[in-house]
Amino acid sequence: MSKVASHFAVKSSKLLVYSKISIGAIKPIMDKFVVRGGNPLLGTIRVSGAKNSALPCMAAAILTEDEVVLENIPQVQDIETERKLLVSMGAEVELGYGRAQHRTTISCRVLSDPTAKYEIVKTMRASSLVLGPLVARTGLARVAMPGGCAIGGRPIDLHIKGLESMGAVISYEHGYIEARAERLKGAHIVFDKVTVTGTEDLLMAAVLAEGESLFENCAREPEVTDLAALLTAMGANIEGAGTATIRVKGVDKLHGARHRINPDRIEAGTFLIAGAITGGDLCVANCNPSHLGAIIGKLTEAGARIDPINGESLRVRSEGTLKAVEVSTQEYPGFPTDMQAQYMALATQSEGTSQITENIFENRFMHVQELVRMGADIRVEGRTATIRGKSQLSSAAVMCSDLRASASLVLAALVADGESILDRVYHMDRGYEHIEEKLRGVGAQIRRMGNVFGNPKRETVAAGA
Ligand SMILES: CC(=O)N[C@H]1[C@@H](OP(=O)(O)OP(=O)(O)OC[C@H]2O[C@@H](n3ccc(=O)[nH]c3=O)[C@H](O)[C@@H]2O)O[C@H](CO)[C@@H](O)[C@@H]1O
Ligand SMILES: C=C(OP(=O)(O)O)C(=O)O
Repeated sequence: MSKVASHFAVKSSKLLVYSKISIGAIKPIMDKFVVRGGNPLLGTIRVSGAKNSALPCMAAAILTEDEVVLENIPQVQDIETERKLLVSMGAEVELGYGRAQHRTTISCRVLSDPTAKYEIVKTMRASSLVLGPLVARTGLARVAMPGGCAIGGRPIDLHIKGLESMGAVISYEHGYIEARAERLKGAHIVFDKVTVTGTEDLLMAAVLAEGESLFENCAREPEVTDLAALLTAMGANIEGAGTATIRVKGVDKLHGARHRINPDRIEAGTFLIAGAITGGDLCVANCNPSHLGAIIGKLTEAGARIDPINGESLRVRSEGTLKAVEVSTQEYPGFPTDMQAQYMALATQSEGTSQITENIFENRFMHVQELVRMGADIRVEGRTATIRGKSQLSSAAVMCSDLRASASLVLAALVADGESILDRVYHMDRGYEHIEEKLRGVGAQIRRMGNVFGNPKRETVAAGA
């Protein structure tokens, strides 16, 4: 029986699908944030696990019949989407939060349907991450073209090209990509562009391929290193993760493992900016300062003071006036595109004229018009935004357009005069765990307001604002 057929044959009555503790993070899509600006943020704020590490690590569980246990999983919507995705393929996924240490236990012993359905993946770019592991483990993957943040074209041609080089036969039908290979073969692949999920996807394909793979021009992001650490714990043979050249010797089988997800460097960076922009004194705890070099560098250049407290916490203060700097997004270890929108909020509060150039995505300035609505002075030409500070921002009703744009608007609202209303915070819920509760814990006036069927009385949290 072919590998594919044998997988479909394993139909088990033990196909129990459950989430013992429900995620609880699924909010009605019309939720809004109400933010009153003016409070400096004071105290300690804790960083959660990185969603962009957790998502590929959850996909890596596809590669083994054994259990994979992941700790420090963030309680965010994308994780719930990934859980649904794995469950829809036949996996058992148990998610636990709180005392369960944000742990998920995944068993992909049975993968009865190696399909990533459009209904599940349409909101999440990371769904393309199941392509490599599915074809490596089952010989077949059917994946709907992924969605994700509307920040420009999000092609996955490099994933596809790489899988083809490894012997997969690719076809397209009704919005789905189908990849087939009895067994993938190791290959020498030079990425035309640095791609984070592309590197992760092909890494997962290569660990079970026959022979050796050599990848050049790889993404060096900490999320790639985190995934490689999990794969290595599962028995993979990988050298060079975190550098531009990764070498993989394929193995026949991987086993289960337990792995702790890295802290989220983008959430940590967002909190550093929150401390600086509000003129606060904030301890950003449970982060990995070594992943934050470019962000700390820019904030320090702008005049914020950032001190390490221990290996896992940073104290941020801004005592004087912040000054304008130039920011240019780059692949890691450069300044992350995922921090560009948040930095722009800070630039509106910096003395002088800042320039921010977006080099990774062609359409990642959707927050600009909303910041302008709040009184910012920003002009965009091509890939560069010129921001004249220091504007007194005024509260307004604004619209979140994507995940990091939402964070930028929250930061701006924290220093605006009066009460701002942020619509479509479901974008934010994709990647920030209980952001309003965390910010309220350090003195921000922010509350979530449910607006299902236009009923403003349905407030989920009333205190503190
Ligand atoms: C789930 C996840 O981890 N998302 C992150 C990941 O997205 P993602 O992995 O999708 O971003 P990539 O690193 O792949 O994209 C980088 C650039 O390469 C281009 N490209 C990419 C793949 C491809 O096959 N062809 C191609 O042309 C993209 O259009 C983009 O211009 O890295 C981005 C860049 O740090 C981050 O903003 C996202 O938060
Ligand atoms: C852009 C992001 O996510 P995604 O790639 O899933 O759209 C992000 O995390 O900032």
